Amino acid sequence: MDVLFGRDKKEQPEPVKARVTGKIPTWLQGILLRNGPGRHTVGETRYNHWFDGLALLHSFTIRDGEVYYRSKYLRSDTYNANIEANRIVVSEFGTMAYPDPCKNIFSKAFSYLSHTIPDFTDNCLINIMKCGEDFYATTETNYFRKINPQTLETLEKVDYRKYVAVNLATAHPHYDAAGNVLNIGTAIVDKGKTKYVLFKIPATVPEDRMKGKSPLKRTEVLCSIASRSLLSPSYYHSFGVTENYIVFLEQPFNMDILKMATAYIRGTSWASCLAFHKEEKTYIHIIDRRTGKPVPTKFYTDPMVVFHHVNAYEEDSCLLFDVIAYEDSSLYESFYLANLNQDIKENFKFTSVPTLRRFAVPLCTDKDAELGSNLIKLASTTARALKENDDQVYCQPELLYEGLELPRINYAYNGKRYRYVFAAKVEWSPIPTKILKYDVLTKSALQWGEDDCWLAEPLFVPTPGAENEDDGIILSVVISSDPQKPPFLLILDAKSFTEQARAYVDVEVHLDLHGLFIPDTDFDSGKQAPSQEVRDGASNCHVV
Ligand SMILES: CC1=C(/C=C/C(C)=C/C=C/C(C)=C/C=O)C(C)(C)CCC1
Ligand SMILES: [Fe+2]
Repeated sequence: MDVLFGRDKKEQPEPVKARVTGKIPTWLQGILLRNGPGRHTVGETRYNHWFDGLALLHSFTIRDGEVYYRSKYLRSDTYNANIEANRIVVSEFGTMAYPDPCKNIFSKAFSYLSHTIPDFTDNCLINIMKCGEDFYATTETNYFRKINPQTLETLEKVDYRKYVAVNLATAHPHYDAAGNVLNIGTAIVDKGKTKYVLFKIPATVPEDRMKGKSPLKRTEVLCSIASRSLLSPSYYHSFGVTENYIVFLEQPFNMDILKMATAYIRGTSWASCLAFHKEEKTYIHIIDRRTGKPVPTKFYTDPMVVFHHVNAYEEDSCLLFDVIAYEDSSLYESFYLANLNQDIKENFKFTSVPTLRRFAVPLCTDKDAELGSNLIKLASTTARALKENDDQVYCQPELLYEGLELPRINYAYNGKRYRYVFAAKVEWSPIPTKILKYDVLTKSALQWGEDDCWLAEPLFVPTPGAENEDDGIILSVVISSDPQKPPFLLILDAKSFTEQARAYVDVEVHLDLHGLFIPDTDFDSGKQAPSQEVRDGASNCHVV
């Protein structure tokens, strides 16, 4: 398991040429840019949790059937401070750090107090966000970092709080057809209230672009939802959108703000301030994007923990949404390095298997419907919404598939009726050994896997001018625990889920989390084409 979690990964800032087998489609030109934790020790100190690791960006640049790989640590303030001190000095999700061990009692007390309202980390290890013309590495705190998608260089540190009052925001924003970013964040005890704030960052406005003004300056709040509790707002990792609505799950997996405020003094991590309350409900908030107002009916379901929304859409006055749900918060427990570094096949057991669940909520509730009646009359799902007293509706999902995570779709179908979920298949381990294509219509699945191989989130790239939802290819990064087999970029035909090509690289590649594909056409014509720049600097030692 050392190849997956134990070893700190070496960065490879100079592009290396990959050895390609099979045939890469000629239309596939661009950069697969991904993010994830690459290093878990600094000097003698070690992080406790896999999600704490220092962000390592990596990219596969694909041009004319050739592939070039590079990777670079995000030079966050966190990274720089740790390296300078030669130990971990900034707290992460599962590790609380104490920067000044030698200070006297007075400065120690001051340090404790100043951490009551902590300055969170800018170690943006989770995802990549496109915002206007720019690309950013993201995490779930108030910080994100601009990056150069071609060289993987780290640029400005951005604080969401300068543009919108949130202390935390998801690393999974949505994009509308115009390229505007939609995201949701939590404002903690802001003017006496804790709320979830839905906001929009517009795609570049032409006049702003001429003046070099950032679209972030035009960030606008679309809607705020009051948290059910002032001091323990819900933790969430993503949300759903349809053409007219936003879906936000206020799940009983809460952050205890008072515990967070005293965590530093008590010597515990942020992670220990999160708790799942299995006796509480999950509230389903539906916000009308046209009015910015929540739908007044109170929808709820059983307690569950959702990290990833898959998709959502409207059908016959109902809103359907698909999520990967757990019965508890054990996913976060399983990523403690102490659990992962043992023989995980021997020691690891999911206490709750991630399942694909479809929920349906009625958008117009019939006032005269009988109590206990099912308000969903759709033939397409067995999900139910049962009318209860006091304007409450209890939603029961349809179980679609068991054992999957890291879902992706053809994003052109985001918010629309869709058919295919591409995901990692997780059976016994939190790290996938297969990827799959699940058809929500026929409820059948295709899968791809190979012995000793560990696969990353499968990403769908559409064929130019695609007619069908699955006209395109799947990209996934594969790492092997067999030392004889180098890591590779896997390219599958998305329709048949069969291999088209792979691109082996003779350097270390880390297990990552999320990312995106930037087609060459997305780069400004004025900017240098990525592959040309890559070719100029490429080391040829890996040419076949
Ligand atoms: C540092 C920090 C946080 C970081 C959370 C992270 C880094 C979560 C990663 C989640 C992933 C990768 C989920 C995958 O499904 C919190 C708790 C938001 C708030 C306190 C400060
Ligand atoms: Fe995620």
